[in-house]
Amino acid sequence: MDGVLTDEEDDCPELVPIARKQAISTEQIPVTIITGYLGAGKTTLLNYILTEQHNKRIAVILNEFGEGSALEKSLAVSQAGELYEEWLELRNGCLCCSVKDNGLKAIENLMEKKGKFDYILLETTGLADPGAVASMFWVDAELGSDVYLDGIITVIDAKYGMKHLTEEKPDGLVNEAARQVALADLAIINKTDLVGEEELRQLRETVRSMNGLVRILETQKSRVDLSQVLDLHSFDSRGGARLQEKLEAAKTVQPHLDKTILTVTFEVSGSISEDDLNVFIQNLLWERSYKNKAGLVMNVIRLKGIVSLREKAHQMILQGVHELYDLEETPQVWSESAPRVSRLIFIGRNLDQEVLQEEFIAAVVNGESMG
Ligand SMILES: Nc1nc2c(ncn2[C@@H]2O[C@H](COP(=O)(O)OP(=O)(O)OP(=O)(O)O)[C@@H](O)[C@H]2O)c(=O)[nH]1
Ligand SMILES: [Zn+2]
Repeated sequence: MDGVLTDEEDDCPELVPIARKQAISTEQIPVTIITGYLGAGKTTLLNYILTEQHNKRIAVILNEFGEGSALEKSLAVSQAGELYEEWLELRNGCLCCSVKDNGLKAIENLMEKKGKFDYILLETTGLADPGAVASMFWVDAELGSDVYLDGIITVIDAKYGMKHLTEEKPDGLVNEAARQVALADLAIINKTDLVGEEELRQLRETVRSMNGLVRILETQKSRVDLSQVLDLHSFDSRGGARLQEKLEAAKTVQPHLDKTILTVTFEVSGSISEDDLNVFIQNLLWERSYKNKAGLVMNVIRLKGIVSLREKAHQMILQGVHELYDLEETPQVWSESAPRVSRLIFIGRNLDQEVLQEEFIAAVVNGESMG
Protein backbone atom coordinates (compact mmCIF):
# COMPACT_ATOMS: atom_id res chain seq x y z
CA MET A 1 0.00 0.00 0.00
CA ASP A 2 1.33 3.44 -0.82
CA GLY A 3 0.86 6.94 0.49
CA VAL A 4 -1.14 8.36 3.33
CA LEU A 5 -4.19 6.73 4.85
CA THR A 6 -7.14 9.05 5.03
CA ASP A 7 -9.15 9.09 8.21
CA GLU A 8 -11.93 7.22 6.53
CA GLU A 9 -9.77 4.38 5.39
CA ASP A 10 -8.34 4.23 8.83
CA ASP A 11 -11.76 3.93 10.42
CA CYS A 12 -13.28 1.38 8.08
CA PRO A 13 -10.93 -1.43 7.21
CA GLU A 14 -11.99 -3.40 4.17
CA LEU A 15 -13.49 -6.80 4.79
CA VAL A 16 -11.67 -9.47 2.87
CA PRO A 17 -11.69 -13.22 3.26
CA ILE A 18 -8.64 -14.27 5.12
CA ALA A 19 -7.07 -17.50 4.00
CA ARG A 20 -4.03 -17.54 6.19
CA LYS A 21 -4.49 -17.12 9.86
CA GLN A 22 -2.11 -17.57 12.69
CA ALA A 23 -2.70 -20.40 15.07
CA ILE A 24 -4.62 -19.20 18.07
CA SER A 25 -2.15 -18.46 20.79
CA THR A 26 -2.83 -19.45 24.34
CA GLU A 27 -2.87 -15.75 25.18
CA GLN A 28 -6.13 -15.13 23.37
CA ILE A 29 -9.27 -14.96 25.43
CA PRO A 30 -12.37 -16.90 24.39
CA VAL A 31 -15.67 -15.11 23.91
CA THR A 32 -18.90 -17.06 24.18
CA ILE A 33 -22.00 -15.33 22.87
CA ILE A 34 -25.20 -16.09 24.78
CA THR A 35 -28.29 -15.32 22.84
CA GLY A 36 -31.94 -16.32 23.04
CA TYR A 37 -35.37 -14.79 22.95
CA LEU A 38 -36.68 -12.46 25.65
CA GLY A 39 -36.97 -14.21 28.98
CA ALA A 40 -35.59 -17.58 27.83
CA GLY A 41 -33.04 -17.78 30.64
CA LYS A 42 -29.86 -16.08 29.41
CA THR A 43 -29.17 -14.15 32.59
CA THR A 44 -29.99 -17.24 34.64
CA LEU A 45 -27.37 -19.12 32.60
CA LEU A 46 -24.79 -16.38 33.08
CA ASN A 47 -25.34 -16.35 36.80
CA TYR A 48 -25.14 -20.12 36.95
CA ILE A 49 -21.82 -20.15 35.10
CA LEU A 50 -20.44 -17.41 37.34
CA THR A 51 -21.36 -19.23 40.53
CA GLU A 52 -20.23 -22.67 39.32
CA GLN A 53 -16.96 -21.58 37.79
CA HIS A 54 -14.41 -20.63 40.45
CA ASN A 55 -11.04 -20.85 38.77
CA LYS A 56 -11.59 -18.57 35.80
CA ARG A 57 -11.75 -14.81 35.84
CA ILE A 58 -14.87 -14.29 33.77
CA ALA A 59 -15.96 -10.95 32.40
CA VAL A 60 -19.60 -10.54 31.47
CA ILE A 61 -20.62 -8.16 28.76
CA LEU A 62 -24.19 -7.09 28.18
CA ASN A 63 -24.54 -6.06 24.62
CA GLU A 64 -26.82 -3.66 22.86
CA PHE A 65 -25.08 -3.44 19.54
CA GLY A 66 -27.13 -2.72 16.51
CA GLU A 67 -30.19 -1.49 18.30
CA GLY A 68 -31.69 1.94 17.85
CA SER A 69 -29.78 4.83 16.43
CA ALA A 70 -28.24 6.41 19.50
CA LEU A 71 -24.72 7.60 18.96
CA GLU A 72 -23.37 6.11 22.09
CA LYS A 73 -23.85 2.68 23.56
CA SER A 74 -22.65 1.45 26.84
CA LEU A 75 -21.00 -1.84 27.42
CA ALA A 76 -21.58 -3.12 30.92
CA VAL A 77 -18.95 -5.46 32.23
CA SER A 78 -19.18 -7.19 35.53
CA GLN A 79 -16.32 -8.95 37.13
CA ALA A 80 -16.17 -10.44 40.58
CA GLY A 81 -19.52 -8.90 41.38
CA GLU A 82 -18.55 -5.37 40.39
CA LEU A 83 -20.07 -3.68 37.41
CA TYR A 84 -18.00 -1.54 35.07
CA GLU A 85 -19.22 0.46 32.19
CA GLU A 86 -17.45 1.43 29.00
CA TRP A 87 -18.93 3.78 26.46
CA LEU A 88 -18.83 2.97 22.81
CA GLU A 89 -18.78 5.84 20.43
CA LEU A 90 -20.45 4.98 17.15
CA ARG A 91 -19.00 7.02 14.36
CA ASN A 92 -21.00 8.39 11.50
CA GLY A 93 -22.21 6.29 8.65
CA CYS A 94 -20.59 2.99 9.16
CA LEU A 95 -22.26 1.19 12.02
CA CYS A 96 -20.68 -2.20 11.49
CA CYS A 97 -17.15 -0.82 11.41
CA SER A 98 -17.77 1.41 14.40
CA VAL A 99 -19.16 -1.44 16.44
CA LYS A 100 -16.33 -3.66 15.38
CA ASP A 101 -13.63 -1.16 16.24
CA ASN A 102 -15.16 0.15 19.40
CA GLY A 103 -16.48 -3.06 20.86
CA LEU A 104 -13.05 -4.60 20.77
CA LYS A 105 -11.37 -1.41 21.84
CA ALA A 106 -13.67 -1.23 24.85
CA ILE A 107 -12.73 -4.77 25.82
CA GLU A 108 -9.06 -4.06 25.36
CA ASN A 109 -9.34 -0.86 27.41
CA LEU A 110 -11.03 -2.77 30.15
CA MET A 111 -8.35 -5.40 30.24
CA GLU A 112 -5.74 -2.69 30.50
CA LYS A 113 -7.53 -1.14 33.43
CA LYS A 114 -8.76 -4.22 35.28
CA GLY A 115 -6.21 -6.85 34.36
CA LYS A 116 -6.69 -9.73 31.97
CA PHE A 117 -9.76 -11.89 31.97
CA ASP A 118 -9.65 -15.59 31.25
CA TYR A 119 -13.02 -15.74 29.60
CA ILE A 120 -15.67 -13.39 28.26
CA LEU A 121 -19.39 -14.14 28.27
CA LEU A 122 -21.44 -11.83 26.12
CA GLU A 123 -25.21 -11.72 26.59
CA THR A 124 -27.04 -10.17 23.68
CA THR A 125 -30.45 -8.62 24.10
CA GLY A 126 -33.33 -10.93 23.25
CA LEU A 127 -34.05 -9.45 19.83
CA ALA A 128 -30.46 -9.06 18.68
CA ASP A 129 -29.06 -10.79 15.64
CA PRO A 130 -26.10 -12.63 17.10
CA GLY A 131 -24.59 -12.90 13.64
CA ALA A 132 -23.52 -9.26 13.70
CA VAL A 133 -21.93 -9.68 17.11
CA ALA A 134 -20.29 -12.95 16.12
CA SER A 135 -18.69 -11.50 13.03
CA MET A 136 -17.25 -8.67 15.09
CA PHE A 137 -15.21 -11.07 17.21
CA TRP A 138 -14.60 -13.62 14.55
CA VAL A 139 -12.99 -11.41 11.94
CA ASP A 140 -10.96 -9.43 14.35
CA ALA A 141 -9.50 -12.48 16.02
CA GLU A 142 -7.70 -13.09 12.75
CA LEU A 143 -6.16 -9.66 12.79
CA GLY A 144 -4.22 -10.54 15.90
CA SER A 145 -6.79 -9.47 18.43
CA ASP A 146 -6.71 -10.36 22.12
CA VAL A 147 -9.96 -12.29 21.90
CA TYR A 148 -11.44 -15.07 19.77
CA LEU A 149 -14.94 -16.37 19.25
CA ASP A 150 -15.42 -19.71 21.01
CA GLY A 151 -19.08 -20.40 20.30
CA ILE A 152 -22.66 -19.19 20.13
CA ILE A 153 -25.16 -20.47 22.69
CA THR A 154 -28.86 -20.00 22.14
CA VAL A 155 -31.20 -20.39 25.09
CA ILE A 156 -34.72 -21.46 24.14
CA ASP A 157 -37.82 -21.28 26.32
CA ALA A 158 -39.32 -24.78 26.43
CA LYS A 159 -42.83 -23.39 26.79
CA TYR A 160 -42.83 -20.47 24.35
CA GLY A 161 -39.92 -21.46 22.09
CA MET A 162 -42.09 -23.17 19.49
CA LYS A 163 -44.32 -20.12 19.19
CA HIS A 164 -41.29 -17.84 18.77
CA LEU A 165 -39.61 -20.11 16.23
CA THR A 166 -42.64 -20.50 13.99
CA GLU A 167 -43.83 -16.91 14.09
CA GLU A 168 -44.05 -15.42 10.63
CA LYS A 169 -42.83 -11.91 10.19
CA PRO A 170 -45.02 -9.70 7.99
CA ASP A 171 -42.06 -8.49 5.93
CA GLY A 172 -41.11 -12.06 5.04
CA LEU A 173 -37.84 -11.88 6.96
CA VAL A 174 -36.50 -14.68 9.14
CA ASN A 175 -37.76 -14.10 12.67
CA GLU A 176 -35.21 -13.39 15.39
CA ALA A 177 -35.72 -16.61 17.34
CA ALA A 178 -35.17 -18.76 14.24
CA ARG A 179 -32.11 -16.76 13.27
CA GLN A 180 -30.66 -17.33 16.74
CA VAL A 181 -31.20 -21.09 16.43
CA ALA A 182 -29.64 -21.10 12.95
CA LEU A 183 -26.46 -19.54 14.30
CA ALA A 184 -26.13 -21.64 17.44
CA ASP A 185 -23.37 -24.11 18.19
CA LEU A 186 -25.23 -25.11 21.33
CA ALA A 187 -28.97 -24.85 21.97
CA ILE A 188 -30.15 -24.95 25.56
CA ILE A 189 -33.83 -25.76 25.86
CA ASN A 190 -34.58 -24.30 29.27
CA LYS A 191 -37.60 -24.36 31.59
CA THR A 192 -38.32 -28.02 30.89
CA ASP A 193 -40.31 -28.03 34.15
CA LEU A 194 -43.05 -26.12 32.33
CA VAL A 195 -43.79 -28.64 29.56
CA GLY A 196 -44.66 -32.29 29.05
CA GLU A 197 -42.53 -34.85 27.26
CA GLU A 198 -44.44 -34.62 23.96
CA GLU A 199 -44.20 -30.83 23.80
CA LEU A 200 -40.50 -31.06 24.54
CA ARG A 201 -39.97 -33.67 21.84
CA GLN A 202 -41.65 -31.49 19.21
CA LEU A 203 -39.53 -28.50 20.13
CA ARG A 204 -36.36 -30.58 20.11
CA GLU A 205 -37.20 -31.90 16.62
CA THR A 206 -38.00 -28.45 15.32
CA VAL A 207 -34.66 -27.13 16.57
CA ARG A 208 -32.89 -30.14 15.06
CA SER A 209 -34.59 -29.69 11.68
CA MET A 210 -33.51 -26.06 11.57
CA ASN A 211 -29.93 -26.62 12.62
CA GLY A 212 -28.52 -30.04 11.86
CA LEU A 213 -25.22 -29.27 13.57
CA VAL A 214 -26.33 -27.85 16.87
CA ARG A 215 -25.84 -29.71 20.12
CA ILE A 216 -29.00 -29.67 22.20
CA LEU A 217 -29.14 -29.65 26.00
CA GLU A 218 -32.27 -29.58 28.11
CA THR A 219 -32.24 -27.76 31.41
CA GLN A 220 -34.10 -26.25 34.30
CA LYS A 221 -32.89 -22.91 35.60
CA SER A 222 -30.19 -23.08 32.90
CA ARG A 223 -28.19 -25.57 34.95
CA VAL A 224 -25.73 -27.10 32.52
CA ASP A 225 -22.53 -29.07 32.62
CA LEU A 226 -19.98 -26.29 32.09
CA SER A 227 -17.66 -28.52 30.10
CA GLN A 228 -20.37 -28.63 27.41
CA VAL A 229 -20.70 -24.87 27.34
CA LEU A 230 -17.26 -23.31 27.58
CA ASP A 231 -14.18 -23.87 25.41
CA LEU A 232 -16.11 -25.35 22.49
CA HIS A 233 -13.68 -24.08 19.80
CA SER A 234 -16.56 -23.94 17.37
CA PHE A 235 -14.81 -21.51 15.05
CA ASP A 236 -11.29 -22.84 14.88
CA SER A 237 -9.46 -25.92 13.73
CA ARG A 238 -9.25 -27.39 17.22
CA GLY A 239 -12.93 -28.26 16.80
CA GLY A 240 -12.12 -30.14 13.56
CA ALA A 241 -12.39 -33.75 14.68
CA ARG A 242 -15.72 -33.10 16.38
CA LEU A 243 -16.95 -31.31 13.26
CA GLN A 244 -16.01 -34.26 11.03
CA GLU A 245 -18.13 -36.59 13.20
CA LYS A 246 -21.05 -34.21 13.15
CA LEU A 247 -20.86 -33.76 9.40
CA GLU A 248 -20.92 -37.50 8.86
CA ALA A 249 -24.00 -37.82 11.08
CA ALA A 250 -25.88 -34.79 9.71
CA LYS A 251 -28.81 -35.23 7.34
CA THR A 252 -30.81 -32.95 5.12
CA VAL A 253 -34.21 -32.61 6.79
CA GLN A 254 -37.36 -31.62 4.97
CA PRO A 255 -38.95 -28.85 7.04
CA HIS A 256 -42.62 -28.83 7.98
CA LEU A 257 -43.04 -25.23 6.94
CA ASP A 258 -41.51 -23.96 3.73
CA LYS A 259 -40.68 -20.51 5.06
CA THR A 260 -38.59 -21.84 7.88
CA ILE A 261 -34.89 -22.29 8.37
CA LEU A 262 -33.52 -25.63 7.30
CA THR A 263 -30.29 -27.54 7.15
CA VAL A 264 -28.94 -29.16 4.02
CA THR A 265 -25.82 -31.22 3.78
CA PHE A 266 -23.94 -33.16 1.14
CA GLU A 267 -20.62 -34.81 0.41
CA VAL A 268 -18.67 -34.74 -2.81
CA SER A 269 -15.63 -36.84 -3.57
CA GLY A 270 -12.55 -35.38 -5.19
CA SER A 271 -10.77 -32.11 -4.51
CA ILE A 272 -11.58 -28.53 -5.36
CA SER A 273 -9.12 -25.76 -6.12
CA GLU A 274 -9.05 -22.88 -3.65
CA ASP A 275 -10.04 -20.42 -6.40
CA ASP A 276 -13.05 -22.48 -7.43
CA LEU A 277 -14.13 -22.88 -3.81
CA ASN A 278 -13.94 -19.10 -3.35
CA VAL A 279 -16.09 -18.57 -6.43
CA PHE A 280 -18.66 -21.11 -5.21
CA ILE A 281 -18.88 -19.52 -1.76
CA GLN A 282 -18.91 -15.97 -3.06
CA ASN A 283 -21.69 -16.77 -5.55
CA LEU A 284 -23.66 -18.19 -2.65
CA LEU A 285 -22.98 -15.60 0.07
CA TRP A 286 -22.12 -12.41 -1.77
CA GLU A 287 -23.60 -12.54 -5.27
CA ARG A 288 -26.65 -14.46 -4.06
CA SER A 289 -26.81 -16.10 -7.45
CA TYR A 290 -28.02 -19.55 -6.38
CA LYS A 291 -31.77 -20.14 -6.26
CA ASN A 292 -33.92 -23.04 -5.17
CA LYS A 293 -36.31 -24.81 -7.54
CA ALA A 294 -39.07 -22.34 -6.71
CA GLY A 295 -36.79 -19.54 -7.95
CA LEU A 296 -36.15 -18.11 -4.48
CA VAL A 297 -32.68 -16.85 -3.64
CA MET A 298 -30.84 -19.05 -1.17
CA ASN A 299 -30.10 -17.29 2.10
CA VAL A 300 -27.34 -18.90 4.14
CA ILE A 301 -27.02 -17.88 7.79
CA ARG A 302 -24.34 -20.35 8.81
CA LEU A 303 -22.19 -22.86 6.98
CA LYS A 304 -19.47 -25.29 7.92
CA GLY A 305 -17.49 -27.88 6.13
CA ILE A 306 -14.41 -29.99 5.91
CA VAL A 307 -13.05 -29.56 2.45
CA SER A 308 -10.39 -31.20 0.34
CA LEU A 309 -8.39 -28.53 -1.48
CA ARG A 310 -6.33 -29.72 -4.43
CA GLU A 311 -3.35 -27.70 -3.24
CA LYS A 312 -3.34 -29.06 0.32
CA ALA A 313 -2.31 -32.28 2.02
CA HIS A 314 -4.25 -31.21 5.12
CA GLN A 315 -8.00 -31.10 5.61
CA MET A 316 -9.43 -27.58 5.57
CA ILE A 317 -12.23 -26.24 7.73
CA LEU A 318 -14.67 -23.93 6.03
CA GLN A 319 -16.79 -21.65 8.20
CA GLY A 320 -19.32 -18.99 7.33
CA VAL A 321 -21.57 -16.59 9.21
CA HIS A 322 -23.77 -14.45 6.98
CA GLU A 323 -21.45 -12.82 4.41
CA LEU A 324 -18.25 -13.70 6.21
CA TYR A 325 -16.40 -16.90 5.61
CA ASP A 326 -13.03 -18.35 6.38
CA LEU A 327 -10.91 -21.29 5.35
CA GLU A 328 -8.45 -22.71 7.83
CA GLU A 329 -6.02 -25.57 7.64
CA THR A 330 -6.50 -28.33 10.23
CA PRO A 331 -3.73 -30.52 11.66
CA GLN A 332 -5.48 -33.52 10.04
CA VAL A 333 -3.76 -34.90 6.90
CA TRP A 334 -5.81 -36.69 4.22
CA SER A 335 -5.11 -40.40 4.14
CA GLU A 336 -3.16 -41.66 1.10
CA SER A 337 -5.19 -44.84 0.90
CA ALA A 338 -8.76 -43.52 1.13
CA PRO A 339 -10.47 -41.22 -1.39
CA ARG A 340 -10.83 -37.59 -0.37
CA VAL A 341 -14.34 -36.34 0.38
CA SER A 342 -15.55 -32.81 1.07
CA ARG A 343 -18.51 -32.54 3.43
CA LEU A 344 -20.50 -29.34 3.77
CA ILE A 345 -23.50 -28.22 5.75
CA PHE A 346 -25.60 -25.11 5.19
CA ILE A 347 -28.17 -23.58 7.50
CA GLY A 348 -30.54 -20.98 6.15
CA ARG A 349 -33.65 -20.39 4.11
CA ASN A 350 -34.72 -21.41 0.60
CA LEU A 351 -31.86 -23.87 0.47
CA ASP A 352 -31.95 -26.71 -2.02
CA GLN A 353 -29.60 -29.57 -1.40
CA GLU A 354 -29.53 -30.80 -5.02
CA VAL A 355 -28.84 -27.40 -6.51
CA LEU A 356 -26.03 -26.66 -4.05
CA GLN A 357 -24.45 -30.06 -4.55
CA GLU A 358 -24.59 -29.70 -8.35
CA GLU A 359 -22.91 -26.30 -8.16
CA PHE A 360 -20.20 -27.70 -5.93
CA ILE A 361 -19.63 -30.72 -8.19
CA ALA A 362 -19.42 -28.38 -11.19
CA ALA A 363 -16.69 -26.42 -9.37
CA VAL A 364 -14.77 -29.65 -8.60
CA VAL A 365 -15.07 -30.87 -12.19
CA ASN A 366 -14.07 -27.47 -13.54
CA GLY A 367 -10.76 -27.68 -11.69
CA GLU A 368 -10.13 -31.23 -12.92
CA SER A 369 -10.69 -30.36 -16.56
CA MET A 370 -8.28 -27.45 -16.24
CA GLY A 371 -5.59 -30.03 -15.51
N1 LIG B 1 -40.09 -22.16 35.51
C1 LIG B 1 -38.84 -21.82 35.18
N2 LIG B 1 -38.47 -20.53 35.19
C2 LIG B 1 -37.20 -20.22 34.85
C3 LIG B 1 -36.27 -21.23 34.52
N3 LIG B 1 -35.09 -20.62 34.19
C4 LIG B 1 -35.30 -19.29 34.36
N4 LIG B 1 -36.57 -19.04 34.74
C5 LIG B 1 -37.17 -17.73 35.02
O1 LIG B 1 -37.45 -17.09 33.78
C6 LIG B 1 -37.35 -15.66 33.92
C7 LIG B 1 -36.43 -15.08 32.84
O2 LIG B 1 -35.10 -15.55 33.04
P1 LIG B 1 -33.83 -14.69 32.61
O3 LIG B 1 -32.62 -15.50 32.91
O4 LIG B 1 -33.88 -13.33 33.16
O5 LIG B 1 -34.06 -14.63 31.04
P2 LIG B 1 -33.27 -13.74 29.97
O6 LIG B 1 -33.21 -14.56 28.73
O7 LIG B 1 -32.00 -13.25 30.52
O8 LIG B 1 -34.31 -12.56 29.78
P3 LIG B 1 -34.09 -11.13 29.08
O9 LIG B 1 -32.71 -10.65 29.41
O10 LIG B 1 -35.17 -10.31 29.65
O11 LIG B 1 -34.31 -11.37 27.62
C8 LIG B 1 -36.81 -15.43 35.33
O12 LIG B 1 -37.89 -15.09 36.14
C9 LIG B 1 -36.25 -16.78 35.73
O13 LIG B 1 -36.27 -16.99 37.12
C10 LIG B 1 -36.69 -22.61 34.52
O14 LIG B 1 -35.96 -23.55 34.22
N5 LIG B 1 -37.98 -22.83 34.86
ZN1 LIG C 1 -31.14 -11.33 30.60
